[in-house]
Amino acid sequence: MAIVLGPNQYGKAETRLVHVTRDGAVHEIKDLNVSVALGGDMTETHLTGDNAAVLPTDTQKNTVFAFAKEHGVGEIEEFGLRLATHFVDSQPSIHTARVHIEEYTWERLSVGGTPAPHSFQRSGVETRTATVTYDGTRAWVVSGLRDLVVLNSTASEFWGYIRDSYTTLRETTDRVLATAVNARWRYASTEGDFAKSYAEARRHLVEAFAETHSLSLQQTLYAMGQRVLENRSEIAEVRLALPNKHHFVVDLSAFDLDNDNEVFFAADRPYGLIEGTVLHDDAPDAGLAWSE
Ligand SMILES: O=c1[nH]c(=O)c2[nH]c(=O)[nH]c2[nH]1
Repeated sequence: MAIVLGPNQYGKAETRLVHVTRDGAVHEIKDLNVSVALGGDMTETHLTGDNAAVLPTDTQKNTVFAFAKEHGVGEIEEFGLRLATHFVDSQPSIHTARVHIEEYTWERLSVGGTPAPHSFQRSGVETRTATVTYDGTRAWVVSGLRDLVVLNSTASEFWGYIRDSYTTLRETTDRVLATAVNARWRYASTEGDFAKSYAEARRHLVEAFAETHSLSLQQTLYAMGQRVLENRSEIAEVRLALPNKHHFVVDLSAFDLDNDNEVFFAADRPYGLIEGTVLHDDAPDAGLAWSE
């Protein structure tokens, strides 16, 4: 029986890059967290410690900063594509590159109603994400968002589920439905207006959440993915992970008070986690798009 090296990858994780565009007095800011994972001929470094095939993770980090200076950042999908193709195309020992980027949003401050030229506030909304994978021949782009917290204070029911000897949950035709949307979507191609696609996908996700009279979070998940696919032909597949942020009606009967869905205990954990994929049945092959 032999022991062999299985799948492996390596790279610099979570390089925090802030890029300021200083064209004149009005500045723009991009705040990114960039993670690189490379794969290739890495048997020797693992088995003998011969590092001839290894592009140091320190170099990868330097490349992220240097590319931001040399080419600017632009949309995170474009920055990811530039980096991923560079690592594979410049190093014979590197065969695949995956660049995962998170973007934190800053809003321009306003002073007396006038946009401030160089002052910003971190906005506490969702994080935009992009993952680019390149294998020397093909590239795949997955975009997304995470931690977009949304809540419907009605128009949500949950009943008709399995009841066994451990079931205590009461059926409801009116509950609070809240979740932190974690969505990723795969593009059919690597060309496109990624800023517009992001804004539109986000809008359709939110609108579907708000407009769906929900009989389960699963149903809402499907409606959200379906809405994106119906409206954005450049997107082939949507993957969603929706934590059910439970809001429990507090029993106030001990105080002689009724509670008609007005006072809730917002539970932190445990939470239901609803995950699903919605895709066109003739979607192009996903290839390495979702590889971790
Ligand atoms: O929308 C829901 N889906 C479930 O599967 C589930 N399970 C549960 O306890 N509450 C809920 N709500």
